Amino acid sequence: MNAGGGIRFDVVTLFPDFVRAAVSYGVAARACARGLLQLVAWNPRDYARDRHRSVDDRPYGGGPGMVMKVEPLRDAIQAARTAVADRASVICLSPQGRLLDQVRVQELSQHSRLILLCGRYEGIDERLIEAEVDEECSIGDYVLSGGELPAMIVIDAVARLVPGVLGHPGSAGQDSFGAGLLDCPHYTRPVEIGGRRTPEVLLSGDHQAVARWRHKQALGRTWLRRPELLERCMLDAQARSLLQEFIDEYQG
Ligand SMILES: CC(C)(C)c1cccc(C(=O)NCC2(NC(=O)c3cccc4nocc34)CCCCC2)c1
Repeated sequence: MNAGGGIRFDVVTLFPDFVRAAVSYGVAARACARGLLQLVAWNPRDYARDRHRSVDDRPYGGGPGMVMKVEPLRDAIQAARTAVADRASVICLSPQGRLLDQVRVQELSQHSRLILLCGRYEGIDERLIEAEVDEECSIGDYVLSGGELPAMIVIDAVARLVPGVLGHPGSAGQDSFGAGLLDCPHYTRPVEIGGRRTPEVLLSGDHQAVARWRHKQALGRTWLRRPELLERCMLDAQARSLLQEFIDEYQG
């Protein structure tokens, strides 16, 4: 975070309008309006020197597709670095990168600014990555058309952790017990629909019972659907006994 407590993202991308959508709606848009979040896009095509303003070229060694050239990307990154004096980490979104998780998102949210580099075509000339990139980050193992959607995911996840961005920090996955657990089921009006009724505990007005039920559901659903997440959170004695209660009921 910078002095103002906010965060600035400089995104190097061939599609600035695409990534700007990440901060044009909802919580992120409000954070921008309040100066807690800033996104500046830098298009390598604006730094392509040749007559055709080319940002890509054919791969050495042959093969299909094109490769992003060093110079336009290097000059776009340099322009981003110069725009705001302080040193910024350059993160390249890439399938070769370290898998993004909430722990990494929390680490990234400590920066006051981040430069995000998005690949297109078959990829970026390796010498640009060696010369300019501090780390590579992947959002997961599937084939994508570019690094822009991954960059937008990083922006959304990190922006939510900037103080003041979320109305009440407890919302959406950051619940008191939530660190690392899946969400409990949610219900709202009408109390019954399609023959399915809201669990009575949620109508009881007993806040302690509601909190206990939600924690138990979060533990149980994580155990059922994503047991590997459970290993990462250190369950205290109370959580372990709640989970055991869920398992006993589940196994009937
Ligand atoms: C993982 C897998 C399936 C084995 C794989 C293996 C080899 C290539 C790709 C792939 O998708 N290449 C295309 C490319 N993808 C990405 O940028 C990208 C993909 C996935 C998660 C990401 N997180 O950030 C960026 C990510 C966009 C165009 C420029 C070259 C990279 C995928």
